[in-house]
Amino acid sequence: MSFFQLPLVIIDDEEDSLFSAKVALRSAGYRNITTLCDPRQGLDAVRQQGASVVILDLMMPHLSGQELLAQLMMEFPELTAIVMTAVNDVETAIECMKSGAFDYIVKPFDKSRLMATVQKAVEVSQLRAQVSRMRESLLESLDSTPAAFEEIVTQSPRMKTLFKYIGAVAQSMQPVLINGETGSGKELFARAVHKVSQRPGAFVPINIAGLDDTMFSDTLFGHTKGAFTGAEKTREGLLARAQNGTIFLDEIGDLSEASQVKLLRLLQEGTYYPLGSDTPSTTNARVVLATNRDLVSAVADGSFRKDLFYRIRTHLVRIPPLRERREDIPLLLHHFVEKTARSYGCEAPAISGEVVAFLKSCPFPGNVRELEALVFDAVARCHEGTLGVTHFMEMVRENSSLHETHGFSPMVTNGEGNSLVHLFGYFPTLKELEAFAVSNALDITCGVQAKAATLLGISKQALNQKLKKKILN
Ligand SMILES: Nc1ncnc2c1ncn2[C@@H]1O[C@H](COP(=O)(O)OP(=O)(O)OP(=O)(O)O)[C@@H](O)[C@H]1O
Repeated sequence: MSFFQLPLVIIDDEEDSLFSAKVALRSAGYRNITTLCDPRQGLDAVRQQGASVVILDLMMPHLSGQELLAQLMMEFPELTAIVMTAVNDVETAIECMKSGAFDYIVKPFDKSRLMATVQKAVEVSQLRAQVSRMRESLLESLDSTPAAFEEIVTQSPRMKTLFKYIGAVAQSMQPVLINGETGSGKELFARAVHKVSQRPGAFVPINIAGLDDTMFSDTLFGHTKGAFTGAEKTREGLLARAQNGTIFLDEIGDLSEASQVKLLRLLQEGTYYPLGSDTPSTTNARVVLATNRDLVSAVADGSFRKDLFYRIRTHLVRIPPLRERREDIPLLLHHFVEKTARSYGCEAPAISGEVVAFLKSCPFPGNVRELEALVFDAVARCHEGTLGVTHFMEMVRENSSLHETHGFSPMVTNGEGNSLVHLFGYFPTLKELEAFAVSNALDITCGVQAKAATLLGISKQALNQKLKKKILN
């Protein structure tokens, strides 16, 4: 788009002022100008015009310019906004600049000053657009290097966006924090970060859950001879092994207070002290960390240091739980069936149609790891050449009692609230529950009563009787 075609939006409740600004800009060559008297239409106009430069007054009825500015900057952080107002007050000007305004012009405006500011604003906005296009195309091109992610089976757009993000941050030396529920694939992602970074050294994983400060220091930093009873010789820690590579600290949310201080020094200065040594060692290992805990709450309750949190969250990868990307279940199912068959040295069984629907209805609090274990067990039970829902039932029931639900329920839960009130919006009667279970089982099994009866744990005759009694009405 040419310089003068860039859409400009001017918002001012005084018609005279609007008119003179528009005339001045048109005479300077700008062609694509929208004027608005009502600030409430400002946000929509910017959305519709795709404007990247906005000129706005401050004192307006219904919605002040400062409020509108805040809304605009929230939705369009790359927007260049020029405040043009009769309020000639330094405090207000500072407030506007703090809210993201590009410049502040006092009315009645000087024409050449307005032109100079708008020209600069247009240039800046074009530069910002260029940077954003370059970032997009960089992320697009990273799509063509999927080898590092081949172990992560997925077709979820949210996961694919994470791949791109990792592609963009992998080369930096800043730490990467991976957050996700247990079994969601944090270690797989950590390995992918290492692969994409192309660091020549090793990927060294450590699970730090349950390590007290001494064990943490000894494992990570090593010790000198005689550092403690039994330390008969000097031993390098895992950090030394990760030189030129990546150290992966899993379960970081469980780190003791003393170890948090040491980790912070390591991240800030790249130095550490092996146990028993007064001489600092240095490392160039890239640090990747993971946790299934909510670190924001951990900071709030004082169990995790705020300074460490800010240091490690520079690059944050949040893996969605499996229940939020159910489209991955068919792919993962096939992947694990093949993998299991290979490990048993047998041919992979066919998968009957209802298995996917059935698995998609499971909540999977243990995420992909739980699905993997389920498939391993089901394939071992399958001797007929076709894997069906019945092969999964035993383990699903076991898992259900493990997850402290009341028996297996093939209903979709969201993990935050699987109470009946949450599901129904009120507490259902037993009859309603029964009707729900029967109808859900029939949905999952595409109306095949024999399979639905198995799911429900009753005989086909019993199901038939229930259907005859029209409990579903
Ligand atoms: N998208 C996926 N594709 C294939 N396998 C996966 C995927 N996600 C997880 N897995 C498998 O699930 C299991 C658990 O994954 P991983 O250890 O990476 O999870 P985690 O989030 O680190 O678990 P934890 O919180 O218990 O440390 C592993 O066997 C892993 O290979």
